[in-house]
Amino acid sequence: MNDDTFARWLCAMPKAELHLHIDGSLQPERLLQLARKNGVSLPYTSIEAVEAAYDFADLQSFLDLYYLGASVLREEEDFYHLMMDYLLRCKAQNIVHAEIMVEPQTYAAQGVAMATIMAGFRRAIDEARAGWGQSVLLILSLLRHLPEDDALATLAAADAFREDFVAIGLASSERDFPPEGFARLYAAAREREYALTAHAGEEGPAANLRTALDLLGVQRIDHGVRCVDDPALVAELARRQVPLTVCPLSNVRLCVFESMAQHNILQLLEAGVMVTVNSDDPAYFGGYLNENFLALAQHLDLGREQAKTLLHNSFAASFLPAREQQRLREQLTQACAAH
Ligand SMILES: Nc1ncnc2[nH]cnc12
Ligand SMILES: [Zn+2]
Repeated sequence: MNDDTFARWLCAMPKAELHLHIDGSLQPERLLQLARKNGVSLPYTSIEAVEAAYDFADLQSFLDLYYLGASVLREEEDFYHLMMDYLLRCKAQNIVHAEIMVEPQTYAAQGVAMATIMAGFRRAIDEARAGWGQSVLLILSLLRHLPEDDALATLAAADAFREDFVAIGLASSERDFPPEGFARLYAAAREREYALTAHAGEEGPAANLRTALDLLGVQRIDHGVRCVDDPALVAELARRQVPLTVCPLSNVRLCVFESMAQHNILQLLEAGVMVTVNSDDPAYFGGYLNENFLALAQHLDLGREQAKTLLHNSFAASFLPAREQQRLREQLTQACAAH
């Protein structure tokens, strides 16, 4: 199938995105506009300079710029625009359901209250729901480079917004902050009946997936691609149908794989693991969800049947209630039949 035919088919498919940091969707134009508005000084003054800076050697070199970027957001309307910009991308790419990570600890550092963030996000989400039926769930993502007590305090502060969040997650630097440091956090989240996910096996070892599953009790794993270093673990992930939210462009831009041709997502799919495709931080990694699929088609020869399985997986792996999942999966089945 040629690239254009695949691209047109992909656009027509309803999709779900399960791994998206909202701060990672801050486009350079918006970054510079908010920096000017809020009087935040940045080391760049043009879009070209921002884009030139997005050349990463590893996860940490990216995170340094990602937190710098987030420092331009200060007021309710800033958060509204950040969320609305992404939701408009969802509409354009036919992403009918999105599970979006929100990281209040990033903003607490610059004195922004959770109420300010959530008011802006809620307004954008309500408009997108009413406007075009956008489905959204939010994940409270906690930062592993900060002390576990800080994450616990954020979890407690989120009690006032319990209805807004379906799950908790764990993000940021994996190398020096393994999952075993967050057992109390996950126990507290389980008590509050959150669904549970965590980044594991992105840069860190396969052992981090095991710890996330066995000690933290996660139902889903973000990234997880290093699981291939432990074949017994791959077999267990397949047997238990534990979803992995894989982010191909992110993995290449952060040098987890040398090139897209070396990415292991189709190897995992072949092994029966419930892998899904996601964009992680699309403004930093050169593409949203469709571009991630297109990169797989171009470099790994991803075909329609494999793409259909990946699309079905994303609905099945979502934190939506079963009835809603079923409704969206039927939409996908109908779209597949029609195209
Ligand atoms: N790829 C990634 N890994 C860990 N933390 C992140 N925060 C934003 N993107 C991330
Ligand atoms: Zn991520």
